[in-house]
Amino acid sequence: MSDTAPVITRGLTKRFRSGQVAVDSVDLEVPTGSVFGFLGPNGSGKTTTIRMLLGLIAPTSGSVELLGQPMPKAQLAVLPRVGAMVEGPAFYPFWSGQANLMRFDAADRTSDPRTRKARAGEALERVGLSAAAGKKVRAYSLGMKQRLGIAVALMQRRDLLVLDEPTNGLDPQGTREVRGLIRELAADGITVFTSTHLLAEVEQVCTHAAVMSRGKLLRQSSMVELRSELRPRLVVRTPDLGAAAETLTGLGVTDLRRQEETVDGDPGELPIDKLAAALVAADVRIHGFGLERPSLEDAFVALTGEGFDVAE
Ligand SMILES: Nc1ncnc2c1ncn2[C@@H]1O[C@H](COP(=O)(O)OP(=O)(O)OP(=O)(O)O)[C@@H](O)[C@H]1O
Repeated sequence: MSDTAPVITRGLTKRFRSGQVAVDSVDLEVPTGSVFGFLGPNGSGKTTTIRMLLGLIAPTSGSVELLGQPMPKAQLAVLPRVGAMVEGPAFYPFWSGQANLMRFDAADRTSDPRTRKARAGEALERVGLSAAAGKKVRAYSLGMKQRLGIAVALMQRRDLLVLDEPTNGLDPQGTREVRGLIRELAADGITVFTSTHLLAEVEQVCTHAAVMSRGKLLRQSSMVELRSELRPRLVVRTPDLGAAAETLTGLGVTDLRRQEETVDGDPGELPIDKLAAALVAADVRIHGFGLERPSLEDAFVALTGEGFDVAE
């Protein structure tokens, strides 16, 4: 596998005829082997970006490279190596999962009919649907249908998988199944680019994340880097807000915030026991004292100014 990032966009922009700029100068770089979470609230431009990645709609300006080749120019060479699930595929409800897979594969000009059945078997195995292969899709749960959609994307050997909100509408069990599957595919060496409006999803499955808000890319980095930036804050619960704030400022605590019954700030490298001792010496009544690490949600809300749906 080459070192070129499997997805690169430069200044990617989509302005719809209505004049709305749904995607605004987005520069993405998705590392090889990552599970890349494309996170943003509804309407932030994720689907429009994904459609441009896959050549389903043309950008107004900017460029896309998939697997090192320009899109849409090289799409005939590139797309067979890219599995995608953008809108859940429309299955025939009265056909089995396996028959549906074979039908999709038959519509793919690059696929080999001689190996179709074997490949369908492997794809079903991979998404954990072997036992349900002969069942009518009508009898599948939503999670099973979603996994069958991923099986469609896996009918050929892929280097990149692009999934648009793969757990949308699933119950907790279906959500777990799909997230587990994404982890397994990544462990097999496939780079996975997946959009979501769920922070929990990014926390649970992604190695990297990019945050979209109102068409703009606010941030992209590895999860390790994002987490390391979440510096713990000192939180003191006290009725003596003024005295506490003054004492802490005097000792070098920065970015102090006073709330109803708490004062909190960034203690930097200051030893925490010294801070406690100084508050006691200043006769500050302490009802609570400790370090609190902000959650990833706090960090993203601070970035976007918007809340995220943190449901599991
Ligand atoms: N074909 C279109 N014509 C005009 N506006 C569009 C079109 N498609 C999307 N939009 C607008 O562009 C913005 C971004 O939409 P997009 O679907 O890319 O967001 P999203 O982040 O994928 O959200 P969702 O999760 O709800 O799909 C939205 O305001 C949407 O109304």
